[in-house]
Amino acid sequence: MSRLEQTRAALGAAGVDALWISHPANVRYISGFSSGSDGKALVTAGEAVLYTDARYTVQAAAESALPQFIARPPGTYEDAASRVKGLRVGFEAEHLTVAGLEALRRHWDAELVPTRGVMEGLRLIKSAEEVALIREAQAIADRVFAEVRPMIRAGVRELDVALELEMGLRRAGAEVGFDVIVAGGPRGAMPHGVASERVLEDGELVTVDFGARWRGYHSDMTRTVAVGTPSEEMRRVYRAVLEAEQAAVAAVRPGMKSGDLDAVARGILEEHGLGEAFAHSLGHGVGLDIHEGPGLRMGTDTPLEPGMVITVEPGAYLPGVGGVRIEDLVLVTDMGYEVLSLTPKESV
Ligand SMILES: CSCC[C@H](N)C(=O)N[C@@H](C)C(=O)N[C@@H](C)C(=O)O
Repeated sequence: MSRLEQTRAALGAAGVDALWISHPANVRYISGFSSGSDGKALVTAGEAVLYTDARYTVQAAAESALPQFIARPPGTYEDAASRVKGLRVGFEAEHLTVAGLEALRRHWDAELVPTRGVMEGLRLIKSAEEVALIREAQAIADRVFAEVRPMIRAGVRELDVALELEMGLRRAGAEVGFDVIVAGGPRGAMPHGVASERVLEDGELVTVDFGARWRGYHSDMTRTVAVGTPSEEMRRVYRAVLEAEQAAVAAVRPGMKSGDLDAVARGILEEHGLGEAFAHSLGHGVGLDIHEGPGLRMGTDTPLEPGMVITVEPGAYLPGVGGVRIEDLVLVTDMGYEVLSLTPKESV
């Protein structure tokens, strides 16, 4: 089935006749238009239209699989009004702003119905083409990390490490997937410690979490590396997180429940007395968004399926002391899994 056919089937399941798509990744998924943040899409039983404005006339014609209507609001809403008259129209409750909803209410003679996760559900399982793009994004990130690794040493600012990673990604033709995290020493206790002006010191661990965006698709990987010889306490934490990460990766298989995978890593960290220090979920899906389904968190029961691309990223964060996170990007396969992030994990 094409993406459009799948979307129409999902509309039926969601109990709506049409869907107003406003989340940029979803606009891109359904249309192929790469400036999804300046576009919207409407899918009804008989029509599907990409709405964007005249800055994108040429680009949208080149990229979009859907016919385009070029306008700015209110022209956008007025055109769509004729297509949705009398229909039950779903909108993306998790993405549409209040102002956006008010505008739809003003312009449309239609029943507006909040929906959740309609397009995200379709995006859970990646096609072979999507996997190839994610694989390429990760291959770029692996190459860039190998180039930059030698400069992660005492006397260098976190910001300069991040800058080199960003330049490497850009030089390779990729975009920077998200703000690069470089968190050394006590800053490692912040899971999202984006690179600062702090200078790396001898004897500390440094957490580096970054990703490429390649033709819209993300990679995501974290490595924690040592500068000199860290304390025995932090080496123990590193080994515990590595054990949890490797066990969770090895447990990936179709049919495994997302929450059960989280429990594999969490159980090991608890045995090491680090359960409280693991301050986030085990991982998440990766694709057009850096964080997408399935969420691998306690209590969730989404079964893993072949074609899902997930992260496995346990961490332990000790305020005032430091932290460790180790993250791989993993494809769920028919037989089990394939690790897409090939950067070696160092012994500490
Ligand atoms: C702002 S993008 C950060 C990407 C990073 N690799 C990452 O996913 N970090 C995790 C600790 C994270 O944010 N996990 C989320 C899904 C959570 O546990 O809520």
